[in-house]
Amino acid sequence: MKDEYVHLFVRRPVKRAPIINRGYYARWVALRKLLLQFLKSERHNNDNIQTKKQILSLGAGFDTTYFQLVNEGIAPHLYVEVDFKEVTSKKAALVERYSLLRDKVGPEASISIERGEVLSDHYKLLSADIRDIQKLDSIIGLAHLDPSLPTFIIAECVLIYLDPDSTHAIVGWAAKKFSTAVFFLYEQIHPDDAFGEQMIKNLESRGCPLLGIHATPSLQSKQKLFVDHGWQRAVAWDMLQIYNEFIEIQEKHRIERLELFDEFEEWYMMQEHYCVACAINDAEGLFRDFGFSKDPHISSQSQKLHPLQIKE
Ligand SMILES: C[S@@+](CC[C@H](N)C(=O)[O-])C[C@H]1O[C@@H](n2cnc3c(N)ncnc32)[C@H](O)[C@@H]1O
Repeated sequence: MKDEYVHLFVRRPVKRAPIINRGYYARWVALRKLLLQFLKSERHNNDNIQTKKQILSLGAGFDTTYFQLVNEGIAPHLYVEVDFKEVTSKKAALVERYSLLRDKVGPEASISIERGEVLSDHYKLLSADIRDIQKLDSIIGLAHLDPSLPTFIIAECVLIYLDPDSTHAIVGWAAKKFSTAVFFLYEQIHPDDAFGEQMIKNLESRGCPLLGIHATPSLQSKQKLFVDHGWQRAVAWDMLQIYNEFIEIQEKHRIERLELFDEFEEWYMMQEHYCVACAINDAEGLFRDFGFSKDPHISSQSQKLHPLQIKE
């Protein structure tokens, strides 16, 4: 995938195995597809005024999506990133240092490495421990987020590292705050088979225990997490399904030729241990058809698969 910014965040590039790169690619496509759908969704009014949109990225790390969207001319009205200060300070320093990034946040941006902040009209980088709900709430004011605007919340490989009570609180807080919103979650599942146990051990040995994985070990439990904490509907897919059914065949042919591998058993297992969950609050009927559409070349059946679950 194209990312003209990620090299600025990497000190020593490491060449990963093809199987890992293909996994990253699938993850990138999954987020991209849903994000673009969100950015394109419009309120059904006749005034021809484009609906303002917001993105809130929790535990954003060194993610470069904001810079990519600006580059493509499709950035939302407001993009807010939150992480620990140790991370946001480093990100703020990189934004200050590299004009490629600084140009994208705009000339009016105020950057504080000490506070780990970048504040500009359309981009805010703020430090917070997202387990602190009061602090998370104050971010709304600090970042000038408007809870009435359509909001896409990203939590990519973040909530699974938190204790389940914190995850419940964050998911419930977001459901209550944002009435027209999509919550995008990407993280691990299936801790209880041999692959899952090894995955947990590997991350634990690197000091990153998956504190939340036993509370939501399956696709069903990820969906339940959201509907139990205030979201109108939710759906989860594993990454094997996303790769097999929702990525266009032509595109798969392209990337499969870039790096070859033959560890298919491992590929299937790896992809089955990661998932995307997507929760929706749709006060305005903006997201009626939201979700992945099936590649028509794969099956001629209905375009929309897996209608989002409606809470009873
Ligand atoms: C595995 S990284 C993922 C980064 C990014 N979302 C991505 O997908 O590239 C997890 C990130 O979550 C952040 N994080 C973890 N717990 C957090 C917390 N309690 N409050 C704020 N950020 C947190 C970490 O600092 C780290 O940047």
